[in-house]
Amino acid sequence: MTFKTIDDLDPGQRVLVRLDLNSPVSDDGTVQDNRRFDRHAETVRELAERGDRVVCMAHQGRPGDDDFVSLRQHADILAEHVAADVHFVPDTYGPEAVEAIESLGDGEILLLENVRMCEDELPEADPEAKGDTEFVRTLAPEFDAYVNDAYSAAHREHASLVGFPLVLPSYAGRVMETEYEANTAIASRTFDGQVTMVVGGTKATDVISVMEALDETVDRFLLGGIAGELFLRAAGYPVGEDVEGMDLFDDQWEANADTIREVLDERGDAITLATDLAYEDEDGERAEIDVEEIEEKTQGFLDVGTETVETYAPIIRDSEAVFVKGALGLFEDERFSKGTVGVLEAIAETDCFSVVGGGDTSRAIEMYGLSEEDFSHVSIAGGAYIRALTGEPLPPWKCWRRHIEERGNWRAPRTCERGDAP
Ligand SMILES: Nc1ncnc2c1ncn2[C@@H]1O[C@H](COP(=O)(O)OP(=O)(O)OP(=O)(O)O)[C@@H](O)[C@H]1O
Ligand SMILES: O=C(O)[C@H](O)COP(=O)(O)O
Repeated sequence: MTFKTIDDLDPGQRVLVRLDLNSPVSDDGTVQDNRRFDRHAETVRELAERGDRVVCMAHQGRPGDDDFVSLRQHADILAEHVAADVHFVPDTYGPEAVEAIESLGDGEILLLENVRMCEDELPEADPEAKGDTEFVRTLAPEFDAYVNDAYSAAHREHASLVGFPLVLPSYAGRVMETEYEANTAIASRTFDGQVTMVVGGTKATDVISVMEALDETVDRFLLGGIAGELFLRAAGYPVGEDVEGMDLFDDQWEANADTIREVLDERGDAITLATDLAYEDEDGERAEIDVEEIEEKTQGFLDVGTETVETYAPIIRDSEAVFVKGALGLFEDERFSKGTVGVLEAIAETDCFSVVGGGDTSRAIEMYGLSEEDFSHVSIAGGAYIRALTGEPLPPWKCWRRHIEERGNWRAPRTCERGDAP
């Protein structure tokens, strides 16, 4: 799939840019800075420096949730990353917003209010319906072009994501371009050597769907986290179930047991399971146990063990490409970071093509002082990353495909800089 990028957009235009600035919000309502600001700043800065009038829209939280707040603070954080003023207007497409848009000068940046505060943004609907909302019909005439940089929100069919591409010439921003290219590499390119996928985290249903979809493409799956324990359960070990106060395993087992058994049956030779697990002992220290020695699960297992890491590391070293989805343990607690960090370190030490995805998992890179430079790509996406891995097109891409068919003149995205480019 190819699409137009901002390289194809003539400078000096009125540009509407969709970013994903959805961020953690602390209990006192403070919006936390995070990598999304830094990544999107590249697109915003580039457009502003070319003299475009840059109007950004984004969302924060979901209506009814505590983190559903205004984007006023986001404007200040974005300004720091862009190293330029970012004006803010507490309105999305009403008269105040339109006036702010119309008074913007060349090279200036404006952030509109949280798009999810407009009724037209949600719920999901097809592009025609979303393109016909008052939100889109009011804003579109104010612009010459629409840039979608919100890769990590692009699995949603919301007005700001699928409504505008139908009515404005549309382009991918820098984040969209690099995320698309790296995350679809598993399905779109051929690697000469072994392709390995590290599968962990808490959302077993998601990762199992990835394993099923990549059945043909991945040579070796290395398992950990909740999914790993569920696979151990399917293999006959007395783990992968909830103990008192836990709510991670039983429901997911019920929903996925048949699929896990099937995957294990059909691809067992390609799946490596943990041989030891870590838990918290009576003194609050990390302790490890060989899975063969577990007679009954009496406490939570919070990481894979040392022997498992020692098994996984050489497999990673022998790989041509490694894709990560989900952490191997509760890495936020340093005692249980060994599996996740051990695997990430092994990837960082190789020259293989590597993609680390998942909003939570990729945070481990920053937490434990690893360098993003040592990976081909560290995704800022969760759900959209899964969709890309499973090969399912994201809704905005379907709109772009229509543009390609209807308008032609589309070009391939830039290539990744590290590892062999797709
Ligand atoms: N054994 C375990 N017990 C408890 N938590 C675990 C365990 N193993 C992994 N985790 C947790 O899994 C989380 C990451 O998995 P998650 O399924 O959220 O995946 P992600 O792909 O990083 O994020 P997302 O899909 O939400 O963007 C981490 O926060 C980690 O603490
Ligand atoms: O943070 C995210 O994963 C994206 O912004 C999507 O948010 P949503 O799950 O609330 O649609």
